[in-house]
Amino acid sequence: MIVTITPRKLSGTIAAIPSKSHVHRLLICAALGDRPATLPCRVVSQDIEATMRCLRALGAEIAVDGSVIAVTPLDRNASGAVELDPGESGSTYRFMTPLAAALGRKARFTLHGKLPSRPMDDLWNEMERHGVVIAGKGTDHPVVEGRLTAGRYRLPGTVSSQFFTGLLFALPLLEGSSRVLIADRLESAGYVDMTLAALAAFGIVIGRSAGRFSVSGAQRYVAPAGLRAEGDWSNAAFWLCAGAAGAKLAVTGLALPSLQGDSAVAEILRRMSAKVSIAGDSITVAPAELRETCIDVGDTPDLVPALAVAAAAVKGRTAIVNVGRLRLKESDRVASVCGALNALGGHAVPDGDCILIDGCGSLRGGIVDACGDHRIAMLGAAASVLCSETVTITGAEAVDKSYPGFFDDFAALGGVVRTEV
Ligand SMILES: O=C(O)C1=C[C@@H](OP(=O)(O)O)[C@@H](O)[C@H](O)C1
Ligand SMILES: C=C(OP(=O)(O)O)C(=O)O
Repeated sequence: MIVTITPRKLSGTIAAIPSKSHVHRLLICAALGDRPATLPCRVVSQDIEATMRCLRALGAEIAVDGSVIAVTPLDRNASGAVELDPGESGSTYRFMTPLAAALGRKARFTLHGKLPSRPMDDLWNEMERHGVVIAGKGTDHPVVEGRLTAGRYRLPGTVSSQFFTGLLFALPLLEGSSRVLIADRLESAGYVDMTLAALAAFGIVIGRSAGRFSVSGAQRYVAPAGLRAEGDWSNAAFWLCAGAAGAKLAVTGLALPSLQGDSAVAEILRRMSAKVSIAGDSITVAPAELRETCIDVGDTPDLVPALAVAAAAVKGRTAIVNVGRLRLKESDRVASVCGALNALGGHAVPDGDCILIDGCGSLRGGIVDACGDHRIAMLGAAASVLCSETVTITGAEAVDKSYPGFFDDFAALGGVVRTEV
């Protein structure tokens, strides 16, 4: 799909969609729970579909009725091989790999997009030391076989926090106690905290001390009454950064404090001197003369495409540091963020573990290749608030991975969008 945007001043209010990361976690816990549960979820993205598809394959019954997802838990004693298709969702893939093995199910995966090349080795290696055999590594169809055993796991914390989350869902199901050690330091740590919060809501106790998690075995997932996912800060960040760059925009339904590390965007925009006001669960960002800053995104990698838009609005240099792991996402986001901004007339360059953006307060316009990446397509649209000429986004359907109604919301804010299929 090709989307062409004629630049307009945006204004208005958007209701945040449910947090993809939080919904993944609540669905997984609910599928492992002791009784049926329901989760309000008014937007079902491709990644959430992927998690539901995998949980169904493992035996959960999941029905979407309007804006509510009803989950009847899977049978932990079921046996037999399963086919799991996580689509392009790294989270789903890295959560289901240890989970299927903890359930003792042989799982044949079908991977799409860039997923076959996203890192798995550290997780696989540890699983292979704990009762599991993995075939088809490096192909679109890895196969995981054998029952995972409890014990001592040790993983780097600087590749993907999703390895830790996947193990933390799986290990409480096993007989025996486990420890998960962080070999170095944990980046994207807020995502693991969100996992611990979801597990705690289901009565699962995980010990945490510096550098390790302790998990006692054979725990029960006890479904609480009234599941609720937070509004999604990672996607709201595009509206908030477009607000800082040249539109006054508000997003409602965003909790603060939040389980999501990406809620840091509010503070980052404040540091950049944007006018940020928060009232209840609503946040409004209005443009101002933005200031040069240095932003460490080691814990919030998904914010970078949105922050790049705000950085282009700064008259001066923004240094985004600790970007190494952005290369491991749906696209190489160091390259694709720089490529998208530069295609619009901006000045962004990778510099070691940084992206340096030299903004001048406006952009020209041009053609942005989404590179198969939802957050790059959204970057292109949000950046149009700074452009004098049209912005064309190729591969714009990528937004469906996390935010299927993105261009409808963009139009609701006054954006002028033409779509060609
Ligand atoms: O656990 C999660 O829900 C996520 C963790 C992060 O990945 P990494 O831990 O690989 O940085 C983030 O980029 C991804 O979009 C969602
Ligand atoms: C990287 C992302 O997701 P995942 O790792 O689940 O594919 C994302 O949503 O930006």
